[in-house]
Amino acid sequence: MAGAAFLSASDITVGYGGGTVLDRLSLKVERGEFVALLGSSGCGKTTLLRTIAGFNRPRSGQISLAGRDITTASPDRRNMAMVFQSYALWPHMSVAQNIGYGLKLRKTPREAIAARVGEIAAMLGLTGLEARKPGQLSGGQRQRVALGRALAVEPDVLLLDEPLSNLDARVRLSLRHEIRALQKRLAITAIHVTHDREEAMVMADRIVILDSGRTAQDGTPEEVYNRPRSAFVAAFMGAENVVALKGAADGERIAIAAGPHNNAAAIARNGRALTSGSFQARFRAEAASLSPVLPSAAIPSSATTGEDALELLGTVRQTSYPGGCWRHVVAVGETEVSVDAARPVEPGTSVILSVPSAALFLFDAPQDGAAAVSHAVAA
Ligand SMILES: Nc1ncnc2c1ncn2[C@@H]1O[C@H](COP(=O)(O)OP(=O)(O)OP(=O)(O)O)[C@@H](O)[C@H]1O
Repeated sequence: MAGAAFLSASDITVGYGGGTVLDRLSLKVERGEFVALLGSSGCGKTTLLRTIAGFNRPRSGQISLAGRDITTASPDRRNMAMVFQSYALWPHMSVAQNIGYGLKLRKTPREAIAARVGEIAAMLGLTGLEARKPGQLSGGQRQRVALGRALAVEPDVLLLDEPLSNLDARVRLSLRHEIRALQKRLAITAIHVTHDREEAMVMADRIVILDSGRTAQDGTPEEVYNRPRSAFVAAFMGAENVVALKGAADGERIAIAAGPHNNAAAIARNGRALTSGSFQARFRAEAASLSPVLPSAAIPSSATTGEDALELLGTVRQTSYPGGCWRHVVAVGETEVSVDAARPVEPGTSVILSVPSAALFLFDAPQDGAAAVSHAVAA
């Protein structure tokens, strides 16, 4: 299998009973790569991880590891280790016994287990806690033990199923960085399931976004954040403001027609795939700049054509301070959008929102309205 990825799932279909959860999904992971599976609840992340681990059998498709077909291999013949959200430690065993558990199952000599457990405990900052039971540890310490148990067997692939979700915010942030540093130092191949966008962004080399059992996008954190391929991915990556626009894609330019609440604009196409004349524009709260309309100033009209920026006319409805900047809820026609600004603007003020082309995501309008996308993401 020359040229094949270290771990490869090809066209796998997986379901429970009569239902299908993963629909001809493919995933490739290179040796030493850290891949995050990101998606909303129920989209099939854990099912994919469990199928790779061998706990679920695909109905069709193939899984291979280092050139070996493991589609039907039992979990213990895959040399993978899994870390769960719930730690899944043996409560009656000590930290040392938990960490050494996999090695004991493999009939590793007792002295070798002790040496490896000592090494792992030191690596994970657990030295001195070896004799404690899991019930005598904090959540963060328990998850370190679970990680230690997984690493002790030197797995070919480390599978992480939302390992940080049960931890408090501070511990979660520090463990994120520790796991990533350890993964890089030991060149571990890892797949990390999460529904936390920022966690995926800071930990992974590559993010695979799943939507209803299919891959919505597969790319580096920068790619999926800055060049979302669909409205679903844009919304999932935080571009939750939605505005409907009319226009035409013409060669390298996109001509946006003036509307009741926007001026005409000429936007560089930059690879945006648009076919229809009705667009859905998406942008993040921090992407737009907000300026009050002075009574004497002209409002955007079809007479002005914005170059590489979209201008929207709206009215501030709410102003709040979540920290760092001021957040405004702005009504643009029937739609409300969120916009951040360094200074507060009073509710009731008419404003112009300017969204630069680079921060404006444009897609063909969905047949059943923009709301369908927002609901899919919020679910
Ligand atoms: N053992 C099972 N039997 C039947 N249906 C299941 C089983 N496990 C999962 N499902 C269903 O399969 C779908 C995908 O579940 P899965 O746990 O893979 O999603 P997920 O993306 O990991 O979700 P979450 O982020 O909430 O953990 C869901 O609709 C779920 O109800």
